[in-house]
Amino acid sequence: MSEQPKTFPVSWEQLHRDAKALSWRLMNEGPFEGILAVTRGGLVPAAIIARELDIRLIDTVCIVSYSSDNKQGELKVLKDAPKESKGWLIVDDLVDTGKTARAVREMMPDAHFATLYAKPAGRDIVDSFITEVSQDTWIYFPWDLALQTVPPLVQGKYD
Ligand SMILES: O=P(O)(O)OC[C@H]1O[C@H](OP(=O)(O)OP(=O)(O)O)[C@H](O)[C@@H]1O
Ligand code: HPA
Ligand SMILES: [Mg+2]
Repeated sequence: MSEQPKTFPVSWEQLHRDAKALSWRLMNEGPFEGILAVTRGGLVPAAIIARELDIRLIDTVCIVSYSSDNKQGELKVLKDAPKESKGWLIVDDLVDTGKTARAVREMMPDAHFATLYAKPAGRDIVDSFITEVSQDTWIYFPWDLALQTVPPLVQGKYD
């Protein structure tokens, strides 16, 4: 096998299932005053969780950490979180190095932090997550994917 970086592609169905599983878990942690979605990745999970937990108050913290070529850069906060954090639920799609989650935690110290996916370096910074993947796995979210053909596994192997 060639040395491929590990990937974990997530379909819309899987994302919906995982966001519902997280909602089930969060039912034991609430009730929550509102949801703070960490844009942009937290927006879709936040919408699904808000529907399941019947939460209508949604705010955002707008942070850029990774460029479009998946490289981590300086953390830029474009919009701050609200001042009050007690009883709030923070939602992001994943925690990787934990840099984003640490910055948001500082803004919202009393909130419950939930992500769908977690990597080992960031796992302990969040309170709830559904699935852990290894640190060297890149997670592909459905909004970054498109259906396309792929060659058979064996193609080129015996040439
Ligand atoms: O734990 P970390 O190493 O900080 O990485 C996790 C963060 O990185 C991604 O956001 P990104 O900055 O790529 O922006 P996006 O949500 O707009 O895609 C992801 O959505 C998390 O917010
Ligand atoms: O594994 C990842 N997938 C998508 N976005 C990310 N941002 C940090 N890590 C990841
Ligand atoms: Mg993000």
